[in-house]
Amino acid sequence: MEGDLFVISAPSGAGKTTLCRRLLAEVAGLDFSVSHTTRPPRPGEVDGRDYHFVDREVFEAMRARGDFLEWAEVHGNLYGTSRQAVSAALAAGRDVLLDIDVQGAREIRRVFPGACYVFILPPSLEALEARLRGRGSEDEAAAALRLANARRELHAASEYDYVVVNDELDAACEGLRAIVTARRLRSARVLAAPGLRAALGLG
Ligand SMILES: Nc1nc2c(ncn2[C@@H]2O[C@H](COP(=O)(O)OP(=O)(O)O)[C@@H](O)[C@H]2O)c(=O)[nH]1
Ligand SMILES: Nc1ncnc2c1ncn2[C@@H]1O[C@H](COP(=O)(O)OP(=O)(O)O)[C@@H](O)[C@H]1O
Repeated sequence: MEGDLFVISAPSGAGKTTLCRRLLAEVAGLDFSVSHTTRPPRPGEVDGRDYHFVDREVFEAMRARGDFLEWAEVHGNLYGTSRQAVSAALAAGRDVLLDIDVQGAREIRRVFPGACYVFILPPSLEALEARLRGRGSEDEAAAALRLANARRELHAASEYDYVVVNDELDAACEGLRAIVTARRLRSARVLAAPGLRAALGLG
């Protein structure tokens, strides 16, 4: 059976990277889709784990070849999701987690309207700003751009199936895990398991 697709979006600083890492560590059978980006790596980020860091020429050649399931320019950098990596994981029955922006999520919705769409909200704009600045990964201009974009991105929250408010981290993680569990227990998915159907005489 094909795997399921989980799409997570949030404004910069809301905590989606932190939450996605926790989710991936705690939930089996879930693969992270490692995007390509032209953004330079932050300290501690690992090429091939957090992103595939590429220059603009490489990104544009990949885009021209149709290598991306979706791509977008976000905060002045290019980001794209590998078509091949996602389809190989889904075909192998793995669930796949995409951490992508609201433009990318809209693109994915055209191809996968039945995927699971989750938006992460900060508890307040003040908390968002404090987290973004506290992370210290952007200079002042880049942080200001991300905060300005956040106000626009927050309006997209209502397009998503689920909204998780990342106030207290453990509670937000629990919410995300519950979403994954509920998706995995959908009748169409459980009843598609041939072994179970046969054992229960449903087949
Ligand atoms: N459309 C799209 N957006 C992506 C992709 N990968 C990451 N993003 C988004 O790009 C934005 C910036 O990500 P990043 O530079 O890591 O900064 P952060 O949001 O502050 O952690 C976030 O909204 C990510 O969700 C991708 O492959 N496609
Ligand atoms: N629930 C939380 N409470 C307090 N700080 C948090 C919480 N979640 C994340 N953070 C911190 O906020 C900053 C931004 O989180 P990050 O995961 O990098 O966000 P994003 O990927 O959405 O930009 C990081 O320094 C992170 O440690």
